Amino acid sequence: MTRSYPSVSVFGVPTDIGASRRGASMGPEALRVAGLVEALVARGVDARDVGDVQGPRNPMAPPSGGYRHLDEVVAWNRAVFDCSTRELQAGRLPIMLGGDHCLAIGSIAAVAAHCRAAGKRLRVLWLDAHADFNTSAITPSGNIHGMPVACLCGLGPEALTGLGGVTPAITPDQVRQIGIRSVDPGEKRLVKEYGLDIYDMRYIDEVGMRRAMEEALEGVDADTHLHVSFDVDMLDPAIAPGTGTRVPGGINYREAQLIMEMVADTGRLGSLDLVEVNPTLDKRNATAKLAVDLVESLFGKSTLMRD
Ligand SMILES: NC(=[NH2+])NCCC[C@H](N)C(=O)O
Ligand SMILES: [Mn+2]
Ligand SMILES: [Mn+2]
Repeated sequence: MTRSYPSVSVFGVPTDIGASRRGASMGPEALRVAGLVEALVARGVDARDVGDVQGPRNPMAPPSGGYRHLDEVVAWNRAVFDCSTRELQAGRLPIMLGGDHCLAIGSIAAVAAHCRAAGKRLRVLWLDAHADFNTSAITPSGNIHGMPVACLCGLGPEALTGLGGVTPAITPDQVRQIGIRSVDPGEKRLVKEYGLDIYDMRYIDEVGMRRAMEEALEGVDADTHLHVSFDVDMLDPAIAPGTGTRVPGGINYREAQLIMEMVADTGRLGSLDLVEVNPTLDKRNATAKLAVDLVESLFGKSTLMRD
């Protein structure tokens, strides 16, 4: 079987506004330098780089009212929402190059609105070391990149939860989280209360990635839009050092490839976030290069022997 993919629009979001550590703002350029667009084109994908969206500079301020840089996070997410919406409406598959993970509020709100209008089911695969389900009341850091899933599920400031016009943008049953190994104490209570479907490292160790992914993809059908939100800190820091909130004991190279291959096999990938690449912490752009390698697999590279 030869797969065909929709046209792809890659856009950059050069900010680290949702984090306390600087540098993810350089992620889009690192991913471009690693050859992301060229790799897609070489695979026969009609991919174009539509450039960067714009937003306010990072004021590097301390948290206030439980949030760091809330106004700036809202401004950047509005820009992401608009760009994602425009590309989805043009029938293209948006790939957002972060930037930190707070930007997934805008991209996923856009995808959710698009799915509602098109009568499509939405499934979000959240690939991450973290659950990103904090709120201002329980966050240990005030960093909004630790809050996007909660915001999307309706927990958070109105300017973020209502970004796409409908609150909540998504419900927890639409989300599957993979690679999780760092959840804060208050956050742990909240993910249980909201019933998030989490495939944590312990579970992956016990049942293996194949079964975990089969379960995470269960129910994905012809009417499903699959959104992958890929925080590179899901990967083990030994192979992906270039990220700001590293957690040991992560996903290895083969497991990561299998995730991408199994997503590719569904044929339902509709949008992608590639976030938290921080070149200031990387070794010779290794993390961006690995991310590009994995995106190639998302677009069918490693399934050659089965075509
Ligand atoms: N997208 C990320 N890298 N998130 C890291 C979040 C870390 C921590 N749980 C916090 O809320 O501060
Ligand atoms: Mn993370
Ligand atoms: Mn994250």
